[in-house]
Amino acid sequence: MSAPSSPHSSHAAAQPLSIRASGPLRGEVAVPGDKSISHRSLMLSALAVGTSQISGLLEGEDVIATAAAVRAMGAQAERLGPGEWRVSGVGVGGLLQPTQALDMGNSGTSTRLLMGLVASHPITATFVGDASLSGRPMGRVIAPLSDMGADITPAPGGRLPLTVRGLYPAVPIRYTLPVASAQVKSAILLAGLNTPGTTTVIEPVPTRDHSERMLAGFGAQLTVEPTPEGRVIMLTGEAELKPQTIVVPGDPSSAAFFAVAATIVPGSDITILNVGLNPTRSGLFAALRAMGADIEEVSPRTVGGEPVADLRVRHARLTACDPDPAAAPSMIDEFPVLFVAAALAKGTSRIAGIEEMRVKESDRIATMAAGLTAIGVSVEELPDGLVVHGRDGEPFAGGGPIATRLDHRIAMSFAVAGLHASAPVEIDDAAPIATSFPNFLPLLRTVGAAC
Ligand SMILES: O=C(O)C1=C[C@@H](OP(=O)(O)O)[C@@H](O)[C@H](O)C1
Ligand SMILES: C=C(OP(=O)(O)O)C(=O)O
Repeated sequence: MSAPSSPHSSHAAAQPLSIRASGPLRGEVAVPGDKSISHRSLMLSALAVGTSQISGLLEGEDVIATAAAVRAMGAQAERLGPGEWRVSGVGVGGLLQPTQALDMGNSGTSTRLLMGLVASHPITATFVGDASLSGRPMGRVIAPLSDMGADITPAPGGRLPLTVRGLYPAVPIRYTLPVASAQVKSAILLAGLNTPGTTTVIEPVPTRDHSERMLAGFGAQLTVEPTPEGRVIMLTGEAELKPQTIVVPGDPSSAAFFAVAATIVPGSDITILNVGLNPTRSGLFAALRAMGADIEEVSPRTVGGEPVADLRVRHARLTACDPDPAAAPSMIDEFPVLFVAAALAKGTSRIAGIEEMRVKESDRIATMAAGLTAIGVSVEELPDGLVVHGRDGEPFAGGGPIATRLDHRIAMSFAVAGLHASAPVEIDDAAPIATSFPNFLPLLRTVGAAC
């Protein structure tokens, strides 16, 4: 198995984008399937004995990287139609050694969760990724997976490319998460599936719980208990997973861009259909409401074991925010677009306790600070956050090109900013949007945006 000597970029050519104000946004949009649930649907189906059906799968580049990886390790993953997939699993313990390096593209979730799967199988796999992913820290999963017995050889600094040599049987561990991360939690639990005994993860601060819900749904023996130390999650291996029929709800992290867009553009009134509202994910909507946003939940229901509703969002004047750092995991991917909302609010927002932003697809504090400054916003960077001086509804100045640094959420955040700007907002590269939300720009046009 050979790993490319230098990280590649999955986006050969940059796609510059210009966005300008276009008047009120109106109409209905259905955002694509949840990225976290889509990754887990493919991975758990790949480990089940039998054939699972998935509908509403997000077909962004990140999830497609996961599909390719589970195929490379022996599962059959077949696309039947838009969002409709059939996956035949190999059974827990049945993953095959891939014959080539697994290309994770831009996706941290694919990398860290799949490292967990490989760690407890008697196989070796090399993980490679694009320039962004190759700069992200993997030590946070290397440490617990090494404790379980996997032999992991990363590039200097605990980064990609790296090789995981799994151990079977691995050693069950009891691990308290040093950083609030659903990816680390999930990597350990997935490694625990093929590990005899009880693997325990303790999370002092709750993070998204899709892995726990879905593992239980697939028939794994899993318990979750709130304790003074935090949530204690215990998984007993070796597990046997039963194939499932999965309906993936719409992604609240994608809906967030439309919610902020409709909130900041005067006269807007849109409905975002089928939005997943798992409380471990819906922090952005709560934060926007606390700022004065008009977000109405219509037809609350349950889809695939997750709370879902349509969100009707109308324009509103906003006041500054000061979100509780304990709520950060429930809106961890939404801070870039929250900064855009804060930049149009009345008053100064101090958003702190989010040092994790510095190790996402880009350093999201620095990248947003530079971009907001370029379009006329006054900001101050903190080691762990950003102070944003709100413009009280005054449109952004426009400008750019904004450097998006291979980060989809930066590109989409500035596209949203461009909808309420007195001159066009120029973005250097919109190509990374395809990692999580391939039809973002066409959907934005359907509600009236000029892009
Ligand atoms: O588990 C997941 O699906 C994810 C967890 C979060 O990452 P961290 O675990 O690094 O916080 C989030 O930022 C990412 O987009 C998806
Ligand atoms: C951080 C993100 O994803 P990942 O870690 O999977 O690359 C994201 O989608 O914002």
